[in-house]
Amino acid sequence: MSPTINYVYAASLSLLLAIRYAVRRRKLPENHPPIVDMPVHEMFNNPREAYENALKEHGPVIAVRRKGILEFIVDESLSQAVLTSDQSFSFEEAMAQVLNLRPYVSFFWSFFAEIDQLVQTGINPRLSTIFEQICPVFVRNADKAIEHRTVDMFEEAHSSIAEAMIVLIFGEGYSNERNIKVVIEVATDIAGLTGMYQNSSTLGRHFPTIWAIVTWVKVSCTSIRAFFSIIGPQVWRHVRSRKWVPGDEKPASVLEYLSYKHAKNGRIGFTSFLWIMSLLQGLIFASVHQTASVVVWVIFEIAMRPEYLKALREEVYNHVDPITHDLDPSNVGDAIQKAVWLDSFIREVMRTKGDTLAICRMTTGDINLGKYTLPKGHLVFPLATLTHLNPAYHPEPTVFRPERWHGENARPAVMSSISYIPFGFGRWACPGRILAVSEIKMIVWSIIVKATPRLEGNEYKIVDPLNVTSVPPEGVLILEPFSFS
Ligand code: HEM
Repeated sequence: MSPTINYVYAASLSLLLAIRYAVRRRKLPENHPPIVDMPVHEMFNNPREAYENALKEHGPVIAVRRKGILEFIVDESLSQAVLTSDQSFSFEEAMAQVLNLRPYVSFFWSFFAEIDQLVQTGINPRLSTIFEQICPVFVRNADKAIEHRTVDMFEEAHSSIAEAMIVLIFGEGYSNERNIKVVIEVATDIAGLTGMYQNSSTLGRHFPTIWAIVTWVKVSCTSIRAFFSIIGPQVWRHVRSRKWVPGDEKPASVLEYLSYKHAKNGRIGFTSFLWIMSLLQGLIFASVHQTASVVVWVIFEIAMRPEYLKALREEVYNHVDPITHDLDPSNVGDAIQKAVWLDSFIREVMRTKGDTLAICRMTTGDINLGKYTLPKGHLVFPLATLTHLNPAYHPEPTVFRPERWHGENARPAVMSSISYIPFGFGRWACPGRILAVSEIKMIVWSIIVKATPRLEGNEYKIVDPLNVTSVPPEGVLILEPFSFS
């Protein structure tokens, strides 16, 4: 590394340490919520019971120290206030902390809002074209997976989604093995920065600040560097190859959308190029890892519940080529919209998979909540199981029943509410959820039209009970050939 880069790292990391130290040392307000001393093994191995019992005893808001940091947990009666009062509880500040991105985000505060807008205006209006573009990626990859019979579903979903995102973000010309590898590494490494694999590391559990520094330096020197040095020159040539005058023609990819948006006098300069590359990296992080993990959940649950296969296959029957038996990309958007069974199956998987501390906000000042005052600069998490497994919202909440989302109570998988928060809630609810659920549908269909998923021993293992969505379950998945004829 050059001395300048070393200097930037040292300065950023010192700032990060100073901020963490200052946050930890600040005195708590007098009427702070009760601080619960939770045994570490309960918090990591049995988080649902541990947090629910603590809230039952001391609720509705408690403070718990996790990995050395004091966090606040609220029950379902206060979730809405936390997730929707943006003045008091900041999404951006929380993300900056969770991603250990504070030094960077302090300089580029519009980062999260710009990615949000990018998805809302650069992706969502083009979804039906995008589905037809990326559907063949899923069909091709499913065919390869079915040939192997025994599949690492996470690896399979991760590389399919990475390839689909390359087509969507950069364009089909970028889809090659080298770029896919870089995108997979970026998605995995940035996901790692959120601490999702921290629970399995001794350093991460006991020395979180050192862990964050080591992880950031490692990721910056590997996948982030590869992203800039391998994909960077291709993007640079692309954005410099022509003028970007809004209104000239429609953007064919997210990169082109951003080029039109950031061009000055029709040209992209070096600073705009760096900004575009950073936004695209953020988009890759947001779009690949989580979706791949949920795909594993959905396929595993289908394998565990073969009684649903008939209805799931019937929905796609008319969209399968009668000769090749491939899922047909033309009009796949229409099929996606009408697939009530698969949609409710996905919704039920996302409701029941057992997340605990999935979404959070950060206090922007000393904030009054209920009868307590929460100190400035702390993370506040609604306990998701009290929402998703709450009998007041979902009768017989632990029973897996996709049919509960049919008929009068019909709710699409993407519809957030205060009783369903896998995609978050409020102003910052996931803007990519329609794309995510549609990708999951295309991947599931590409598999089940040609194979029946089965889990060896009819079982899977949850790897990290505290990070159920982000760290996918493990199991040996077998794809047994199936034919409609
Ligand atoms: C099944 C897959 C996915 C899940 C479970 C998921 C879940 C979430 C959650 C929980 C949040 C935070 C919301 C909050 O705190 O209220 C979020 C934010 C976000 N998600 Fe997703 N997401 C998924 C896929 C995607 C995809 C495919 C994209 C991009 C196309 C995407 C883009 C984003 C962005 C940009 C944010 C930041 C919030 C914002 O800018 O508004 N997500 N997601």
